Amino acid sequence: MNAKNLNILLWVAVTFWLVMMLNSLTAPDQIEPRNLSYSQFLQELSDGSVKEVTIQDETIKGVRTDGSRFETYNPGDPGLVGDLLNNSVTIRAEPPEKPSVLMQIVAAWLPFIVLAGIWIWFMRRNAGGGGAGGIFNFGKSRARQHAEGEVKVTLRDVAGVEEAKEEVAELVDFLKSPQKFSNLGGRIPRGVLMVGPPGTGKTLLARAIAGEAKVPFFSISGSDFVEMFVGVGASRVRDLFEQAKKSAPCIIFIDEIDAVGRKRGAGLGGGHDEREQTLNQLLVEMDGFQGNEGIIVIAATNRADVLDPALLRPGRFDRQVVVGLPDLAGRAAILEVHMRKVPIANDVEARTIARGTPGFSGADLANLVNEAALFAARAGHTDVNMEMFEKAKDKIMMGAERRSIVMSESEKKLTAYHEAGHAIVGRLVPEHDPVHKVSIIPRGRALGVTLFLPERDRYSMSKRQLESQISSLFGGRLAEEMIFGPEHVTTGASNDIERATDIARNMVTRFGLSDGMGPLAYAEDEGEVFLGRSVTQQRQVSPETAQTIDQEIRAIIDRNYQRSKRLLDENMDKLHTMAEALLKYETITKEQIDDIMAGRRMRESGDDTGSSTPTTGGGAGTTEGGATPKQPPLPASGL
Ligand SMILES: Nc1ncnc2c1ncn2[C@@H]1O[C@H](COP(=O)(O)OP(=O)(O)OP(=O)(O)O)[C@@H](O)[C@H]1O
Ligand SMILES: [Zn+2]
Repeated sequence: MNAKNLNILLWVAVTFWLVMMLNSLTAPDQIEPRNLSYSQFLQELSDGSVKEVTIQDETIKGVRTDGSRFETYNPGDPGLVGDLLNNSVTIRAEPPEKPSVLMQIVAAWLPFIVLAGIWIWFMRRNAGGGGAGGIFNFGKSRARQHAEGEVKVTLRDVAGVEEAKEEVAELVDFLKSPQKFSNLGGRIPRGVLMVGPPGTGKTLLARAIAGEAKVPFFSISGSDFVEMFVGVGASRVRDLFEQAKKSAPCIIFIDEIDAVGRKRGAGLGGGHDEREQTLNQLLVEMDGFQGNEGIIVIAATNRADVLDPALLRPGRFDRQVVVGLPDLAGRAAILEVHMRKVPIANDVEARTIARGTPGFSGADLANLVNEAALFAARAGHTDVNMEMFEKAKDKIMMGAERRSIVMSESEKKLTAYHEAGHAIVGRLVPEHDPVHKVSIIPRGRALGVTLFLPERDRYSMSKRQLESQISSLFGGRLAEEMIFGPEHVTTGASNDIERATDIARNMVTRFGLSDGMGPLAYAEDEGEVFLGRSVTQQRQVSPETAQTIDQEIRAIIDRNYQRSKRLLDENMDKLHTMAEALLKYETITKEQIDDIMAGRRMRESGDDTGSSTPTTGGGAGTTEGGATPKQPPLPASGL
């Protein structure tokens, strides 16, 4: 029997076993909920409605006189047995269930373990001892090792992060022949910290280095270290390095290093001993090997600022590679990488899509291609065209359509005016991102969406832009109020108002963008609040200052509210036209909005429902002027 057959056999067995396990899990007697509190139980007991109970460990199960079953928690009440006897309840006591559960599990696992044993034995023989020994090594490092040659990813698969790629090219040279590298006088790298937002390809890049250098890749996540029992984290670190040393040259990759590597003493009164031990062990190991052994430790984090400084000292993670969000060209390159894997129609241009997706990470773009392919498959197409990409983009940016939600006519009308209000104000205030699409098809938790997209990638915002955002956020609620009267305003705008307030608050307290408060920061970026840390960092302000801050925020809100109101007043005709168009087509595009704003007859939508091909309106360039932060600065939705 060869390894392939054995593999198939193994999978059949595993599937069979899984089905059995699932069966036993869903068997009715297994999922009896703790449906009764202990006090309710006592009540029923004194009412005389309990017939029989089985006490086992921490659970009391029983049958009522009417035959129904219940279960409750056994708090170890010493008076219980007396009460039961007094009410002439049949009592059964059973030994704790634990051993038998264990036996059940062992029995369920047995065929699996036997097969896995055979399989591993086979693999070991084939691989000449290397082997994937994970299963029996409970307690050993859980690093998933990708054996040499197995990492298929190369630097070609990583796109859009050219600077990071250049920086790691040297690591590849080193791993290919550590000895030669050091003889030539190269500075031997040891620890590299990859810093960047989620999904930008840090893991991918680390794997690509291993793939290029054809060396083994050990990966583990910081959160794997911290779980479980005292001492396990530290011993995992030890095992991991031991394993790695045997396979050098190689790469150890630690994802989410912040889970173990936070500043020591940041925990609650030493409650994080386990984590600190793990961190200490990591530091010890990193100091313990000579650079020329050919091990490179790569760690990834979203936040380098929370890491313990000891980790960043020379000889440890003393190199940082920033893996940032891709720019326009980067996004196009990443899209091209992923488009290689699916049949793409001729009308698709990576660059156009890239222009419409600012703020997207590599992972988002990979997801976009995937979603587009799924749309194409569902529609029975043989290749993925631009329309599919457009739909996928809408889904990712605005949430999946929820056509199951049925809005009443009046709700629809309200939503239409609300979204039109956002769109019109957004169009008329200075330096606001262009309106890309307005829709009253419910998506995610919103009944309607107005999507604004920046024309270029944006790295900072001016005071004027922020104020314009606040104005357009108020547009929705104001439109509702002006058309339907103050007493018909809905709660739907609460999110808009929160966001407007947040922007105003940040302008005053963080960005130093208010007239009265001046360029001072009055609040610290809280980031991820870590018990004990955020408290010490909170900046205190005096009550008078707090009051001035509030006044300042109020002033910003007020003037933008007024501006929003004035703009809607002056453009009442357009508000009506746009709301009517929305009621008719459900989704209108940038080009159609252009028509309305110019007072022209609006061009027809691509199809009569106006929704299944929402962006092909009037044959204009589909994503013209598009640009789409994943979390659009203003999907001014709500309602
Ligand atoms: N620069 C890129 N080039 C090509 N594909 C990318 C890129 N960045 C991300 N991807 C795609 O997204 C997937 C997830 O990225 P990856 O896990 O490497 O991100 P990460 O930065 O490690 O994220 P996290 O911080 O969430 O762990 C990759 O497998 C790949 O398909
Ligand atoms: Zn809104």
